[in-house]
Amino acid sequence: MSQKTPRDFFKPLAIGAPAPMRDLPIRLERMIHFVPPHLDKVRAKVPDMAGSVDVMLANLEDAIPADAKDAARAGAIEMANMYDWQGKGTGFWSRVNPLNSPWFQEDVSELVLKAGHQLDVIMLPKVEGPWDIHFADQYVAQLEAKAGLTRPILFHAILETAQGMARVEEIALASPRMQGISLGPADLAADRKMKTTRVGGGHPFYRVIDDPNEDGSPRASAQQDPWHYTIARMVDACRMAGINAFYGPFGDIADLDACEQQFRNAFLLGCSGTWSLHPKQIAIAKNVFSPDPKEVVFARKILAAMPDGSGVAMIDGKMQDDATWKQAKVISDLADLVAEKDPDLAKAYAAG
Ligand SMILES: CC(C)(COP(=O)(O)OP(=O)(O)OC[C@H]1O[C@@H](n2cnc3c(N)ncnc32)[C@H](O)[C@@H]1OP(=O)(O)O)[C@@H](O)C(=O)NCCC(=O)NCCSC(=O)C[C@](C)(O)C(=O)O
Ligand SMILES: [Mg+2]
Repeated sequence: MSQKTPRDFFKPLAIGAPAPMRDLPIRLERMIHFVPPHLDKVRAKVPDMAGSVDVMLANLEDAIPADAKDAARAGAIEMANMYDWQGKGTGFWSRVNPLNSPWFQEDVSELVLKAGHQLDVIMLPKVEGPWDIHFADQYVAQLEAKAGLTRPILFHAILETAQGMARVEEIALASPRMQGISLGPADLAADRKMKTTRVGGGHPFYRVIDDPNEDGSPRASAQQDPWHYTIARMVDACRMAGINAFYGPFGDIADLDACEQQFRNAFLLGCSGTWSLHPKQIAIAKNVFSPDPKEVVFARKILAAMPDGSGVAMIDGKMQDDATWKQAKVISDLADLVAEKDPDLAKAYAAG
């Protein structure tokens, strides 16, 4: 048997480290906003932007040049102290460099020792299997003990390789530190040998075509979503483990419509949020990952019609039962969480 015993699973991995969480904190995480922390100009915007995002992330990995890794790490620690993240309810995360890089060890030790009180989640890139999570888990526990932290730091894994995809269930279940998983479509595409140079989104050549028309007229065709399988599988792995799934990056910053559509598909399939790489993507994520007011009003009608969640009811011509009650509860609970943060949406959800 290679699994830990149920009792040991929830024991701290180092003497003096905080006990792992049994349940994830319930937080609104519609967008994880990526900041390049080595750029003084962008870092200076952090305090003003902090209240407008659900999660702010200091990125230390890809997109940060090799000669700016130390500056980015120092900038991340500065960001940790630029805002009262814990007090004001915006998540503060950092994406560190991969485990096999020359920067991982220092990224994690500096963050935990110097910014651990503010840091909610460490995002681990290119996770291949549970062994990566186990290594980081033990290392962070040692550092948490040294820093005297009382609240454990959580982990978020990015799926960026075929192996990571094939082992997504094992990764999701690897540790009580696991908070969620995001898709990493650029690295994943390269590793799978997909033939695309895009970061997420569709591709004009990936389509289905109608059968031939008898009159020989042109056949209609439509683009399909090359990420559908990957996202659906990631959602199942995450929800099995009681953690959250996230879309990831959409790299065509200028194509706001395609960005919105990709985000919406991920939201409908079960994702809790996405990444925003540019300020323009924050509003899109906020809109898409907050439930539609009409859906919320309908969901609440279902809950009101079946107060104990059982039986059958007809609402607006549609059959409702125990299962639709659960669907309605997902939407209503999310609306409650959004309403705490957004007074306009709170009003829209209360209408009707
Ligand atoms: C794309 C870039 C270069 C365009 O940056 P730009 O300066 O050319 O854009 P802009 O439209 O001119 O910017 C307008 C204003 O917004 C600011 N701004 C712009 N971006 C941000 C931001 N993020 N946060 C806060 N402010 C931002 C920018 O500084 C400027 O301010 P100004 O009007 O005062 O001059 C820039 O947006 C950026 O660096 N974004 C983050 C990129 C990033 O983190 N990439 C890595 C994540 S994706 C990934 O890693 C893949 C994955 C998972 O690994 C895998 O699929 O494998
Ligand atoms: Mg990547």
